[in-house]
Amino acid sequence: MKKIDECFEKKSYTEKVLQIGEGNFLRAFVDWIIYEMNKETDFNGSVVVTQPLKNGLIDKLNKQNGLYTLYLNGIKNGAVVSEHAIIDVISRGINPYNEFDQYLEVANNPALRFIISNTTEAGIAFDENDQLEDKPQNSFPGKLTFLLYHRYKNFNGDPTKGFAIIPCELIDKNGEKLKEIILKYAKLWNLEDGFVDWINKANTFCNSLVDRIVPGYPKEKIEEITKELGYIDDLVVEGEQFHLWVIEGPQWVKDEFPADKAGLNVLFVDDLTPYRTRKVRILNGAHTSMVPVSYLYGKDTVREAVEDPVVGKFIQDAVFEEIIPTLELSKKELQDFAQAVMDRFKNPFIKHYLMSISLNSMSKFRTRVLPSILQYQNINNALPNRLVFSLAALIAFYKGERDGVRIDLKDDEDILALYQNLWTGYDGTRQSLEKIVEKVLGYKKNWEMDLNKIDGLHQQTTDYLEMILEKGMKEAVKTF
Ligand SMILES: NC(=O)c1ccc[n+]([C@@H]2O[C@H](COP(=O)([O-])OP(=O)(O)OC[C@H]3O[C@@H](n4cnc5c(N)ncnc54)[C@H](O)[C@@H]3O)[C@@H](O)[C@H]2O)c1
Ligand SMILES: O=P(O)(O)OC[C@@H](O)[C@@H](O)[C@H](O)[C@H](O)CO
Repeated sequence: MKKIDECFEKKSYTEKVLQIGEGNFLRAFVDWIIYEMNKETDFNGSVVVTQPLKNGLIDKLNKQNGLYTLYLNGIKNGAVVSEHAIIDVISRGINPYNEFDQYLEVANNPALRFIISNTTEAGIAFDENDQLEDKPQNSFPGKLTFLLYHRYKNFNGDPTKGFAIIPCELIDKNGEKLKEIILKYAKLWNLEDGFVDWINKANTFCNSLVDRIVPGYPKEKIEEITKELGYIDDLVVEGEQFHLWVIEGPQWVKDEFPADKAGLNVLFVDDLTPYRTRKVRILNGAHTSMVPVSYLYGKDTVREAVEDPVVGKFIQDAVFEEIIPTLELSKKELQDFAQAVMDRFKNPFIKHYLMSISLNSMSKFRTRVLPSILQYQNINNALPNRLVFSLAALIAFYKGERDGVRIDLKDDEDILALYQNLWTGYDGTRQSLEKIVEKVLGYKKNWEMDLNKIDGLHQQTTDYLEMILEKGMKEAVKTF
């Protein structure tokens, strides 16, 4: 059978976007948006993609001439739709670890206008060991600072040669944070004031919020898909139909990035906070809190979990009774959004594995669930039972075993180390369980506070954990 690049040609567009990250999400979201803009407007832009880590997909992408197939499955205009497209906007991929000069050369292209990234929440970070001389720097912001400095020098500080920089990482104020780190590198490397001035005046850092569920490579269906397509594609990616991109950006960015003219759900707003809070606390909060409960209950995917009468009701009630009441937007709007999210979770075409969502669950719990627990307690002077149960389930999940089978935990080394030794002193008594909970809740490096100090949290978490260990998850959830 032929490969995708032997079957399709790419149109030639101007390289206008530098994309940092070659992961599933960017390919199913940003590159698709650009594909739609090319189809519907005069954008006519292509994307040069770089790989932020040493190991990645750039080789695979180049072997396919940047082409790949995107499946979008779900509800579109009220009807169930499964459709696919060949995304042809990636001009080339560059691995800065072995093509550093080519990576820098990208900065010399005067037509380049946008830098878009998604490097997971871990990516927007400052690494004090990164040096100006490194080729490349370790962190993504370090590499980007170097590239920006190169552009600044190449165009002699020309104020018209800056970029719109739009990070997609799911962290609060992602644009501002990225800019802060770039300025920190400028200081660390003693770069001239002119560069700092150019960063501030010629470049626009846009905070942004993305929303589309992208389970990624459909490994279970790939044989069937390959038969249907009639060609081999090692980078098939699958996502839902729903999409939303909220960007805090000035008019010129909107004008040059005509997503609205292509009929896309891309909103340019002054303040994306309400969109972010709603999405992170309801959608991601539901995902993160459902994972340990549903997985230990015996479910593998989001859909299986939400459709189960017991665990599904647990999730529904956690969202509607414990998360929504902590948010300040209009109740009707929140309920409509949450109902739509529940429907998206039930998408019959999408197999979204709980294990893939479980990646870095501890920090996700801090940013996506803990704020609801704290706010709930503020308002009600009591803890939200289901969310606390989910915290207890998280500790049980990190014990690393389901029905005698090892759970493939994926988290920071420090966190895995914490859990590795956690149960060694456990002798089945309440007292030793209390110690375990105390250790986890007191792990400030993750929580940025001592959760043992939250009134009643230690006791309630221990109660639930005890119940989970004694009865098993199936019986424990039934108590709700
Ligand atoms: N998949 C989804 O449904 C979805 C939806 C919305 C947002 N997101 C966001 O997108 C992120 C990536 O998701 P994905 O599905 O594309 O995952 P992926 O594993 O396919 O891609 C991850 C990308 O992040 C890079 N990366 C990982 N750790 C890094 C680090 N420490 N420094 C720099 N780069 C790093 C990798 O090189 C890769 O390019 C998620 O963390 C999430 O915040 C995902
Ligand atoms: O992608 P992560 O690992 O940060 O989080 C897992 C999911 O909650 C997330 O991917 C959602 O599906 C997505 O945020 C929906 O827009």
